Amino acid sequence: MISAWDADDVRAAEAPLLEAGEPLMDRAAFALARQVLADLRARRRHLRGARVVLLVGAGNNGGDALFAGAVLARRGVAVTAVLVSDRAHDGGLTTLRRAGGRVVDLAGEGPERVGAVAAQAARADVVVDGVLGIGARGALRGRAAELVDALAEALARGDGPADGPGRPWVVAVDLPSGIGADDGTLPGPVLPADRTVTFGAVKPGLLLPPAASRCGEVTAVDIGLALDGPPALRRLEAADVGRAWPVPGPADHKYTRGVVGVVAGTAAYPGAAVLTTSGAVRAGAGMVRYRGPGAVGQAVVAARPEVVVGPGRVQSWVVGPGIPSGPDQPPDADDGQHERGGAALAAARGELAGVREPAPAVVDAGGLALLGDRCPPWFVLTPHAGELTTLLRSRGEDVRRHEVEAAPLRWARRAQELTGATVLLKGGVTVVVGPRGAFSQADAPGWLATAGAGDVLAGLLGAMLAARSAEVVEQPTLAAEVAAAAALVHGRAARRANPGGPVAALDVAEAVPATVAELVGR
Ligand SMILES: NC(=O)C1=CN([C@@H]2O[C@H](COP(=O)(O)OP(=O)(O)OC[C@H]3O[C@@H](n4cnc5c(N)ncnc54)[C@H](OP(=O)(O)O)[C@@H]3O)[C@@H](O)[C@H]2O)[C@@H](O)CC1
Ligand SMILES: Nc1ncnc2c1ncn2[C@@H]1O[C@H](COP(=O)(O)OP(=O)(O)O)[C@@H](O)[C@H]1O
Ligand SMILES: [K+]
Repeated sequence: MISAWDADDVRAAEAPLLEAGEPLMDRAAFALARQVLADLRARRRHLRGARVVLLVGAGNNGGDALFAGAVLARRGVAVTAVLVSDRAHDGGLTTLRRAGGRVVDLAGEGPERVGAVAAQAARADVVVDGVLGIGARGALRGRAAELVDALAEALARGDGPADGPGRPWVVAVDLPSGIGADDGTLPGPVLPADRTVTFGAVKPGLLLPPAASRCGEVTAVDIGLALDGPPALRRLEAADVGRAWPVPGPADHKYTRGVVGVVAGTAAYPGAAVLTTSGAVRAGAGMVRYRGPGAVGQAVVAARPEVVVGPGRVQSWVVGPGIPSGPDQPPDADDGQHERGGAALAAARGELAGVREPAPAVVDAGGLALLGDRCPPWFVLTPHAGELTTLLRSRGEDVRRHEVEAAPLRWARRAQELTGATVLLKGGVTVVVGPRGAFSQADAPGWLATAGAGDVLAGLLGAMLAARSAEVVEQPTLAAEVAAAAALVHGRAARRANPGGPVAALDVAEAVPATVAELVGR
């Protein structure tokens, strides 16, 4: 499990250590220098003659870069520090100069000089981005913004070292300067990093879209901080999911393993019912019951003869895949789908009206239009950004899809507050928010962005919730963890289905059993 803490928590953990005189910056800078040396060695035969450019801001982030630069200079690396602010860390600057580093001050310089320095930096072996860390407020300003813009442009043009692999390796200090440390937003220009060396604790912004794709490989360095209290964000790893997976024992039977009730699919979208039930069957549900139109039920049984069509007790529900969101929503086209959506919703509503016992539920697609004012945390809503926007707007938030995409954690959190449910926001990185705590999962290849993949996820998650139904209802925080685990299994199944190439949604469902077997270690 990777745990991430907000900037304020990191500062609070640093404070007593700094007061006690612990050399936190030395530790951070030394670890940074070691990482840059390792990266240089991986890229060229000799350190001597290697060129490293440090982009240095006014604060301690720049200080880290300067002290690390001094270590590199002492090892024979040609180090140039570019000061992008009218201030720089005094001790760091003196130490770098003493070690033989060069300093270029951009204060008071015009755009031409900034452009020339960017062109030079683009020919370095490594660029170290120490402009801003957790002290950043909003978008990069002034000279820092100009330099990062010019450098990003030069890198895109490919002005790299003639004898190197094309362009410099970019190492971000603590975080790529200018990203939102706590929320992963991109308020302005950011130099995309190949690696981020982060100190004391991973910051949520490194794991969250859209910033996560600008961070490269994240290397966390322990500088001795004791972060107690719950992390702001977590990311499950394979071992976490393997450990928690409910492996059936000798006393289990199909009912103890969990029955999933699926309310999905319409005459217009029968495939969604097949995909959802396939996801649930392939994830090892004890039984899958299908509840929906007769013709769709026939298609389901033809594809998955294990599925039982008809009423009965269930341990979790999956509601909504393949059910259009109904007459409350403006139809995309006047093709009658609008009407059918209304009828399907009414049928689904009728189906669920008979449910008396509290059971976890996955609420997807058209099912989102069925929600009451408040939901229990064991309801997991699984919208993509467009559906989340519709949900938020229906609850009074004046928000657009591009705003949801620019700040997914914020808006998933808002939807959690407004509904009380657990919210799983689908995307390249999946963000899950429960009543206490959030997860971000980046397990899926881009190939998974294909029609029906969400239906498979809904079924898979339904089976995982059914297996731990009573626990999920008792512990308000558990649904989020199970949802994050489902996103991990889903993403890994997509990779397994066809490593490095396209996948169809049904292929993903078919790859779930082997994925789970690998996770539980058998
Ligand atoms: N404490 C420690 O010992 C340790 C700290 N560590 C390191 O310190 C980092 C945090 O350092 P920090 O607090 O000094 O903040 P930092 O990120 O360098 O930036 C603040 C400066 O930037 C400026 N500025 C702000 N926003 C701006 C913008 N949008 N565009 C342009 N400028 C902007 C702001 O100026 P102001 O707005 O105040 O005028 C201020 O001068 C942390 O990430 C880690 O790397 C590690 O070494 C471990 C030990
Ligand atoms: N760029 C991407 N990279 C990886 N996975 C993605 C990406 N975009 C979407 N996904 C995943 O693909 C699935 C698509 O689901 P969804 O949008 O509901 O499709 P559908 O409704 O057609 O089933 C989700 O699990 C989502 O997280
Ligand atoms: K930085």
